[in-house]
Amino acid sequence: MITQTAASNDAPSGPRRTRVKICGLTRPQDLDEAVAAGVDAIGLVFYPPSRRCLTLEQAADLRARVPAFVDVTALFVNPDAQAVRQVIEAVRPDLLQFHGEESPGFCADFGMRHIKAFRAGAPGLETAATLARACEAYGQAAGWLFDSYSAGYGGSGSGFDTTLLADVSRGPGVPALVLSGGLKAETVGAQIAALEPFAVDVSSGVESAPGIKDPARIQAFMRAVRAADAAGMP
Ligand SMILES: O=C(O)c1ccccc1NCC(=O)[C@H](O)[C@H](O)COP(=O)(O)O
Repeated sequence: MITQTAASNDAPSGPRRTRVKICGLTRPQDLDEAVAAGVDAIGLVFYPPSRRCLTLEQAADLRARVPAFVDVTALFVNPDAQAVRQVIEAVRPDLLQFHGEESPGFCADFGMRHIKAFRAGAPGLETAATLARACEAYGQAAGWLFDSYSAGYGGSGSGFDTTLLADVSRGPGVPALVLSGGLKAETVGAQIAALEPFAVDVSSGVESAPGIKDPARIQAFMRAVRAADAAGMP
């Protein structure tokens, strides 16, 4: 296990620039707002019980609006492989994101960069040691996303006890630490200062209703992230 480095957002050195992903986009105007606000990635949900779930056609239309240098992430919960392949074919995401009990092999099987999400505090993930051990099995992931433990697997707007991240390996060559779960403009700065994640991920905290993003909240969230990074500059 690589011991926790002192570096901010897992980078060996240099100024901090916390990456930002806004997830659960459903409307073209919201996607345009997120891109204009400077996000690094957007997330498209393919989990039918979610009110943010998209059809392949809706997702392809959104994906077509995303410019270069902004990643498109396709998000699943315990999908069958065929459903993932259909999304890859129709949407051409840059990254896959798995929020369920998918095995390391299943996640890696598509030959694409992927993020594995962990519900901190879920059964078997109730301590820093067990959470860190669970992550280690997903060493091929490009990122480890830590979310709260919710029945809906994500998008809950709830936070979690981030001391559970204390033993998670960090540093070069280790999947990036992505902090998620109930973040909003009012709280993300303190979370960045305390944890120095490589990236933050938000859905509910920039919404006026499920799947409906609020431009003012998106802009406030981005300002808060940039202010936290500026405050942490060496
Ligand atoms: O957004 C959803 O509805 C969703 C449903 C099931 C699994 C994941 C989902 N969202 C994925 C995300 O990465 C969210 O951004 C993350 O769970 C944080 O959500 P929030 O607490 O609302 O900011």
